[in-house]
Amino acid sequence: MVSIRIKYLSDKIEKLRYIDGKSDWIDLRAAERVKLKAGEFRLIPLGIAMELPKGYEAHIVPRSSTFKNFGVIQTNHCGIVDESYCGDNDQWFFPALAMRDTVIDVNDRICQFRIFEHQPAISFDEAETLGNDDRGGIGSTGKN
Ligand SMILES: O=c1ccn([C@H]2C[C@H](O)[C@@H](COP(=O)(O)OP(=O)(O)OP(=O)(O)O)O2)c(=O)[nH]1
Repeated sequence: MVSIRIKYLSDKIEKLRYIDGKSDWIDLRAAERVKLKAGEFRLIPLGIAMELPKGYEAHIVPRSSTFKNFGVIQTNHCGIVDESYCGDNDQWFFPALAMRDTVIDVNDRICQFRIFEHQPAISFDEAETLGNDDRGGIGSTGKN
Protein backbone atom coordinates (compact mmCIF):
# COMPACT_ATOMS: atom_id res chain seq x y z
CA MET A 1 0.00 0.00 0.00
CA VAL A 2 1.26 3.45 -0.97
CA SER A 3 -0.13 6.55 0.69
CA ILE A 4 -0.48 9.89 -1.06
CA ARG A 5 -0.69 13.23 0.75
CA ILE A 6 -3.63 15.16 -0.62
CA LYS A 7 -4.95 18.67 -0.06
CA TYR A 8 -8.54 19.41 -1.02
CA LEU A 9 -9.02 22.88 -2.46
CA SER A 10 -12.79 22.59 -2.50
CA ASP A 11 -15.34 21.32 0.02
CA LYS A 12 -17.87 20.80 -2.78
CA ILE A 13 -16.36 17.59 -4.11
CA GLU A 14 -16.37 14.12 -2.62
CA LYS A 15 -13.09 12.76 -1.33
CA LEU A 16 -11.04 10.54 -3.63
CA ARG A 17 -11.68 6.83 -3.34
CA TYR A 18 -9.45 3.96 -4.34
CA ILE A 19 -11.77 1.04 -4.97
CA ASP A 20 -9.69 -2.06 -4.34
CA GLY A 21 -10.15 -4.83 -6.87
CA LYS A 22 -12.29 -2.77 -9.27
CA SER A 23 -9.85 -0.64 -11.21
CA ASP A 24 -6.45 0.86 -10.51
CA TRP A 25 -7.69 4.17 -11.84
CA ILE A 26 -9.18 6.73 -9.45
CA ASP A 27 -11.95 9.03 -10.60
CA LEU A 28 -11.55 12.79 -10.33
CA ARG A 29 -14.30 15.38 -10.04
CA ALA A 30 -14.96 18.86 -11.37
CA ALA A 31 -14.58 21.40 -8.57
CA GLU A 32 -16.64 24.05 -10.37
CA ARG A 33 -19.81 24.21 -12.43
CA VAL A 34 -18.63 24.80 -15.98
CA LYS A 35 -20.84 25.88 -18.85
CA LEU A 36 -19.24 25.64 -22.28
CA LYS A 37 -20.40 26.48 -25.78
CA ALA A 38 -19.43 24.19 -28.65
CA GLY A 39 -15.79 24.90 -29.52
CA GLU A 40 -14.97 26.51 -26.17
CA PHE A 41 -11.90 25.49 -24.14
CA ARG A 42 -11.53 25.59 -20.36
CA LEU A 43 -9.10 24.32 -17.76
CA ILE A 44 -11.51 22.67 -15.36
CA PRO A 45 -10.20 22.67 -11.77
CA LEU A 46 -10.26 19.27 -10.08
CA GLY A 47 -10.15 20.64 -6.53
CA ILE A 48 -7.09 18.71 -5.37
CA ALA A 49 -3.34 19.09 -4.97
CA MET A 50 -1.14 16.12 -4.10
CA GLU A 51 2.34 15.19 -3.04
CA LEU A 52 2.99 12.12 -5.15
CA PRO A 53 5.15 9.36 -3.70
CA LYS A 54 8.85 9.76 -4.44
CA GLY A 55 9.74 8.34 -7.86
CA TYR A 56 6.20 8.50 -9.24
CA GLU A 57 4.20 10.61 -11.65
CA ALA A 58 0.47 10.59 -12.34
CA HIS A 59 -1.36 10.26 -15.64
CA ILE A 60 -4.80 11.82 -16.10
CA VAL A 61 -7.10 10.58 -18.86
CA PRO A 62 -10.82 10.98 -19.54
CA ARG A 63 -13.26 8.37 -18.30
CA SER A 64 -14.63 6.24 -21.14
CA SER A 65 -18.05 7.85 -20.60
CA THR A 66 -16.78 11.44 -20.43
CA PHE A 67 -17.47 12.29 -24.06
CA LYS A 68 -20.89 10.59 -24.06
CA ASN A 69 -21.94 12.32 -20.84
CA PHE A 70 -20.38 15.76 -21.24
CA GLY A 71 -19.37 16.20 -24.90
CA VAL A 72 -15.81 17.27 -24.03
CA ILE A 73 -12.44 15.89 -25.09
CA GLN A 74 -9.19 16.23 -23.15
CA THR A 75 -6.98 18.47 -25.27
CA ASN A 76 -3.66 16.97 -24.11
CA HIS A 77 -5.08 13.42 -24.43
CA CYS A 78 -3.10 12.29 -21.40
CA GLY A 79 -2.15 14.77 -18.68
CA ILE A 80 1.16 14.17 -16.94
CA VAL A 81 1.45 15.33 -13.34
CA ASP A 82 5.10 15.71 -12.39
CA GLU A 83 6.38 14.80 -8.95
CA SER A 84 7.46 18.44 -8.55
CA TYR A 85 3.85 19.62 -8.96
CA CYS A 86 3.28 19.30 -5.25
CA GLY A 87 2.59 22.74 -3.74
CA ASP A 88 -0.59 23.70 -1.93
CA ASN A 89 -1.71 25.69 -4.97
CA ASP A 90 -0.64 23.16 -7.59
CA GLN A 91 -4.21 22.27 -8.32
CA TRP A 92 -4.82 19.48 -10.80
CA PHE A 93 -6.91 20.46 -13.82
CA PHE A 94 -8.62 18.89 -16.79
CA PRO A 95 -8.12 20.74 -20.10
CA ALA A 96 -11.50 20.42 -21.82
CA LEU A 97 -12.63 21.25 -25.35
CA ALA A 98 -16.41 21.23 -25.76
CA MET A 99 -17.66 19.60 -28.96
CA ARG A 100 -21.23 20.68 -28.16
CA ASP A 101 -22.91 23.09 -25.74
CA THR A 102 -22.57 21.43 -22.36
CA VAL A 103 -22.72 21.85 -18.60
CA ILE A 104 -20.44 20.05 -16.16
CA ASP A 105 -21.67 20.26 -12.58
CA VAL A 106 -19.61 20.45 -9.43
CA ASN A 107 -18.68 16.96 -8.26
CA ASP A 108 -19.24 15.34 -11.70
CA ARG A 109 -16.65 12.62 -12.31
CA ILE A 110 -14.97 13.75 -15.51
CA CYS A 111 -11.62 11.98 -15.56
CA GLN A 112 -9.42 9.44 -13.84
CA PHE A 113 -5.78 9.02 -12.86
CA ARG A 114 -3.25 6.48 -11.70
CA ILE A 115 0.40 6.76 -10.72
CA PHE A 116 3.34 5.32 -12.61
CA GLU A 117 6.98 4.94 -11.67
CA HIS A 118 9.31 7.33 -13.51
CA GLN A 119 11.28 5.89 -16.39
CA PRO A 120 15.02 5.35 -15.75
CA ALA A 121 17.43 8.20 -16.50
CA ILE A 122 18.21 8.30 -20.21
CA SER A 123 21.23 9.39 -22.25
CA PHE A 124 21.12 9.64 -26.05
CA ASP A 125 24.05 7.97 -27.86
CA GLU A 126 24.17 9.24 -31.44
CA ALA A 127 24.94 6.58 -34.10
CA GLU A 128 25.64 6.68 -37.90
CA THR A 129 23.66 3.48 -38.27
CA LEU A 130 21.52 1.54 -35.85
CA GLY A 131 22.54 -1.74 -37.51
CA ASN A 132 19.05 -3.25 -37.47
CA ASP A 133 16.56 -4.30 -40.17
CA ASP A 134 13.87 -1.74 -41.01
CA ARG A 135 10.44 -2.89 -39.93
CA GLY A 136 8.59 -1.15 -42.78
CA GLY A 137 6.31 1.86 -42.77
CA ILE A 138 3.39 2.43 -40.47
CA GLY A 139 0.60 -0.01 -41.32
CA SER A 140 3.03 -2.36 -43.10
CA THR A 141 1.69 -5.41 -41.25
CA GLY A 142 -1.70 -4.95 -42.99
CA LYS A 143 -5.22 -4.69 -41.69
CA ASN A 144 -6.03 -8.24 -40.62
O1 LIG B 1 -3.85 17.49 -17.70
C1 LIG B 1 -3.02 18.01 -16.93
C2 LIG B 1 -1.69 18.23 -17.30
C3 LIG B 1 -0.84 18.83 -16.40
N1 LIG B 1 -1.29 19.22 -15.17
C4 LIG B 1 -0.39 19.87 -14.22
C5 LIG B 1 0.59 18.88 -13.60
C6 LIG B 1 1.86 19.12 -14.33
O2 LIG B 1 2.97 18.82 -13.53
C7 LIG B 1 1.75 20.60 -14.66
C8 LIG B 1 2.56 21.01 -15.86
O3 LIG B 1 2.21 20.15 -16.92
P1 LIG B 1 3.14 19.99 -18.20
O4 LIG B 1 4.57 19.91 -17.80
O5 LIG B 1 2.57 18.90 -19.03
O6 LIG B 1 2.81 21.39 -18.90
P2 LIG B 1 3.69 22.35 -19.75
O7 LIG B 1 2.80 22.88 -20.79
O8 LIG B 1 4.97 21.68 -20.19
O9 LIG B 1 3.96 23.50 -18.69
P3 LIG B 1 5.16 23.75 -17.65
O10 LIG B 1 5.96 24.83 -18.27
O11 LIG B 1 4.46 24.18 -16.38
O12 LIG B 1 5.91 22.45 -17.47
O13 LIG B 1 0.37 20.84 -14.89
C9 LIG B 1 -2.60 18.98 -14.79
O14 LIG B 1 -3.04 19.30 -13.71
N2 LIG B 1 -3.43 18.40 -15.69
